[in-house]
Amino acid sequence: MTREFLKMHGLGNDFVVIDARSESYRPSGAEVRAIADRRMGVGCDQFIVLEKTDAPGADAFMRIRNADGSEAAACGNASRCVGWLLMEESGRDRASFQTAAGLLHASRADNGRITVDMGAPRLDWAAIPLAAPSDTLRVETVEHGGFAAPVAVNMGNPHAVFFVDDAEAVPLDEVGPVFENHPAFPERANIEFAQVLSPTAIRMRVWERGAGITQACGSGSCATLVAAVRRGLTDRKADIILDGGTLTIEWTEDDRVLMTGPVALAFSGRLSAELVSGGQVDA
Ligand SMILES: N[C@@H](CCC[C@H](N)C(=O)O)C(=O)O
Repeated sequence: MTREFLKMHGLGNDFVVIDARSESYRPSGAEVRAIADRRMGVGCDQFIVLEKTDAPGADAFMRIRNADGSEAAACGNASRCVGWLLMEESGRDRASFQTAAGLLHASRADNGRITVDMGAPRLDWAAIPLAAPSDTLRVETVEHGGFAAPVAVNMGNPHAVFFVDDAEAVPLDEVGPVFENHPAFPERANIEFAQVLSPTAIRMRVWERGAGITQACGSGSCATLVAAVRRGLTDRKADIILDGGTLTIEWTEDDRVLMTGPVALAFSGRLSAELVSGGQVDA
């Protein structure tokens, strides 16, 4: 069996998107890894499946799988892509969809950009989750390679944000996997290195749980802005400057995190039967 897909991205954080709203489709971890593998498959950071849902007010359920096959509850960049797809389909300027982290609302913004209300950040140590009680403003038990005491934020998924003097100098491929798998994070974590440029601009580089270095991370940008505001480093609205471009993030006074940025539909195609069946047992 073959399958149609869309290749989309948000600031270079790229996705294979499958519309499975009319059927039941739960690919194995091996299948996801094969499709995400840039050497043998289409290649992507995350694999997104649109499923049907009975959730009130939702047009679809968005299931998120990382390139390593693991499931994630939040993906900001894919949320803008899915929001855009649903709006194009309905002809409306708003769309709502369910995720494992809750119901998300997307709307059209200026210059073709899309805004997604990513909900309220969770800041309690147990909600991150952390392995032991800790002040999430400075997780003192997390330290490696000269980097220490990140701010922990859950945006539907776990993030640890380190503030640094020079984001470009961070050896992301060395320290990223160490922090992702640090024992303080029982569900692993997405790792951000943020350099505050001004009260309204932050340069950020990311190591994503289950995907490694990506060009951009929407939920990571939200977590970074929340962390910066909690540390008193920026205003409540700022641009997050990523390798792939810029997102505008606002943490509203009523505790919503609004993410605004572009969406790109790169191409459509068909996954080969070999890739879809995987031919392997889920690991
Ligand atoms: N690229 C994403 C985040 C995808 C999920 C993440 N790697 C996790 O495991 O939580 C984004 O744009 O937010």
